[in-house]
Amino acid sequence: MPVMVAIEAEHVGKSYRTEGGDVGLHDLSVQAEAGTVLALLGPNGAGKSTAVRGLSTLLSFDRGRARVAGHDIRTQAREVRERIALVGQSAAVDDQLTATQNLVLFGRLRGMGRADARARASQLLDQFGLSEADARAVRGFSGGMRRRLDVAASMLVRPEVLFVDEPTTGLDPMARRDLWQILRSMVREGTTILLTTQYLEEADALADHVILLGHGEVIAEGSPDRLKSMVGPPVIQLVFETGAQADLALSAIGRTVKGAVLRDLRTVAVDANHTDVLARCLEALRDVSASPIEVSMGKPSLDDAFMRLTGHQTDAPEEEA
Ligand SMILES: Nc1ncnc2c1ncn2[C@@H]1O[C@H](COP(=O)(O)OP(=O)(O)OP(=O)(O)O)[C@@H](O)[C@H]1O
Repeated sequence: MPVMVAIEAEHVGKSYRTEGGDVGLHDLSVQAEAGTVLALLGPNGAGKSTAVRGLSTLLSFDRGRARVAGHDIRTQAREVRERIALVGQSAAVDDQLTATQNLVLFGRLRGMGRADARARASQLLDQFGLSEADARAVRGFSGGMRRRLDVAASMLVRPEVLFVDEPTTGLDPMARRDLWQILRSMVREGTTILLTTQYLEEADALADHVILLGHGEVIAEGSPDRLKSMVGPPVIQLVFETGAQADLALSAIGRTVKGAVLRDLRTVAVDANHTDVLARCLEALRDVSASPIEVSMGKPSLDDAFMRLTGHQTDAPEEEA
């Protein structure tokens, strides 16, 4: 069976003139197969929302071409809109209405009959863990519940492509994980998702393909693992009880493995660029009286990749444990 491409864009862009030069989205090309998750990852102002707004036909790109759900975003915007949904950064649901009333309203706006809309609303509230709050006004909802309802509202008529702009900004870790589960289940049902995020962990957890954006340009792209591998191999860390032992260990390991360094006074770090590096380190330590009190292997994080490739700190907050 041929692979269906759900989103394809060639060199799209939109520029805003400012005194400091052009800003916006300069040049983006993407291709997302149906039923996959594409993440646009980048700090504030990288151009993520501009990309989403353009691909979802909310704004016109200045240049380039794109097809979404099989239709041209410029010449077939109506067909595109019928097949997509967009969850923006601010909630689209009405605070004064109950969860059910909101969903029924969204269904009616999408052309559903009242009975169908009510049935689908109840199914979605159940699926999104909101059944018990169905008759409550949204103004009393927590941020996580509101976000789930917002995503549910985009699903009244199941979209082929869902655009989600920063789905979990401001949510606590538990609410974030709940939303990830929901997005994953939507992908399992065949929806293609394009999400934007500033959270490296989020791209890692959800995306098949990640595009790293900075200042409107693509800085790097690939699978989360590929981006992480661009940073270099994993690092083995050996922690010793004393600095003297670490010095001893460093010279012993240095005789057999290249590139061993002291990471801090008591820690020797070695690149795990071959499968036998750890074994060789431990072998070298047998000959000297230095045994590590702790051995760990650290995989480079997407955070490391981002820093290395963009020279930027991300704006993502520290993850609570
Ligand atoms: N309507 C506009 N007029 C002028 N400049 C704009 C407009 N929309 C976006 N920009 C600028 O274009 C750049 C990219 O903005 P965009 O909102 O796409 O970034 P972003 O990556 O989504 O950031 P954030 O995470 O803050 O939403 C920013 O410098 C922004 O100030």
